[in-house]
Amino acid sequence: MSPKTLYDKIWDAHVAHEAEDGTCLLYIDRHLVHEVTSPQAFEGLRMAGRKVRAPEKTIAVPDHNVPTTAGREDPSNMTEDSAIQVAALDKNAKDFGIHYYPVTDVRQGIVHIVGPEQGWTLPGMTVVCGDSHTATHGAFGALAHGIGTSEVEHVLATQTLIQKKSKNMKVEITGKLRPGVTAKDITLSVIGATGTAGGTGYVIEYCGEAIRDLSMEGRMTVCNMAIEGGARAGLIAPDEKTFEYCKGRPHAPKGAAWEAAEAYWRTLFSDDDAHWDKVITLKGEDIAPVVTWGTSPEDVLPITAAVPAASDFEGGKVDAAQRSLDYMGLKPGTPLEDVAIDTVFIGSCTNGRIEDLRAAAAILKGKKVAVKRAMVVPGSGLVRAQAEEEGLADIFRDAGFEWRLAGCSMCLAMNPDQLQPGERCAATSNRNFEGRQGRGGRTHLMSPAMAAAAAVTGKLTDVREMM
Ligand SMILES: CC(C)[C@H](C(=O)O)[C@@H](O)C(=O)O
Ligand code: SF4
Repeated sequence: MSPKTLYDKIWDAHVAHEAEDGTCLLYIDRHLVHEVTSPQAFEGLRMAGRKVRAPEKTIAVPDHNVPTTAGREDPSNMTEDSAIQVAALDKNAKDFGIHYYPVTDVRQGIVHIVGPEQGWTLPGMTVVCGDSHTATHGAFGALAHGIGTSEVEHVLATQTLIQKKSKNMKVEITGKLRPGVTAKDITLSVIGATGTAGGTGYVIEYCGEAIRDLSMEGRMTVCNMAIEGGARAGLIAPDEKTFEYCKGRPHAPKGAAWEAAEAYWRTLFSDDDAHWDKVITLKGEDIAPVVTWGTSPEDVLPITAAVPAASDFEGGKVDAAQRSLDYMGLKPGTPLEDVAIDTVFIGSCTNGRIEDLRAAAAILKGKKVAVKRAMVVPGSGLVRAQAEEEGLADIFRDAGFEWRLAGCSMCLAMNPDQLQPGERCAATSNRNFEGRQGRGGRTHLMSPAMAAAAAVTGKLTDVREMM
């Protein structure tokens, strides 16, 4: 048998049909659904008189539009469009008999946090969702990627997806990370090195000692941003940590079924002599705590650097950099640590898990925020409950943070949590383009610990000075 990558193995195990031009019909193991990209898909089924093919493999949760404050089950607390989308999901979930976590359910949260938490996401699976950050689930050694609304309808109706295979890319992070450096710094640094188009046409497998050393939460953070690096999906081979995380989750297999599954999962790794179309290697010890300065996730620099000048770049990037600097209101040569922050947002499917909240709380303990507003939005109701149990919620509240209900929140401007024009935010989310967090809002992406440090000093801060 010819050697295979992990991606090759999962792909081959799911091809139901291959056409002559290489177009394949892939079987889909899990279909995650949220309120924004599903209404027309369900409407399409209704009009065609079709059912959901595999309701037991279809899981829905409202997350993007929902407010994160008390009383959010009242539709009058949402814009009309949002209320319509959430109500449609409520109805579609009921009519089509799929698994559903409404806002009133403690298990509700961001779809990419709920899936793994409930044991829906497991190694070796194909996982799709009408959402680009489906890449998150790749942390389990699942082939997971976003799909468009017409594909959502196709998967609902057939439990299959038409796909062409991507190329194989290996991103290896060797050695150990230095103190204060996290999964978020890895994933941003990779994008800084490859650019936002570096992964175009590829599925990335992240490997190396620094990746192995990450928790499942950290691995999800890394894979989450594969899409910002242009890749179709990001993957990490499953190992003991993966099995440990999955075991006992509500929808994970039990007993003999678990044994059989685990035996299969142990075959899910890239063979030594597998073929890679592209390889990138970063040394773990070279990665610093980073922040973004511009309006693309590739505009990333170590916190010890200064704001660049447009003339530091080449080709088309010169104009783009100038535009970024103007939008962000930054002067070249300013040390990043001198950039004052108005707002801090800790949350999102990149960094809204329990480990992220622990990392932020460790910096905030006994301190007060020096920014106009600061909010923590747990990625799910269960993360929220656990953080309360561990005393993290008290640390956040005592420091002056708002302690919110689960949802996408200020990651994107689709709900009441938005930046004002010119407002500058230290955010743990994954996108920083113009208007992402609200019209005219300015986003600096960073890790939860770095965001907490910025909250305390009121400016971008090297978290290593506070450790
Ligand atoms: C609304 C949704 C389609 C979108 C996505 O696909 O990523 C959102 O989750 C985002 O992060 O921008
Ligand atoms: S948290 Fe942000 S990135 Fe993640 S699914 Fe929601 S909007 Fe998209």
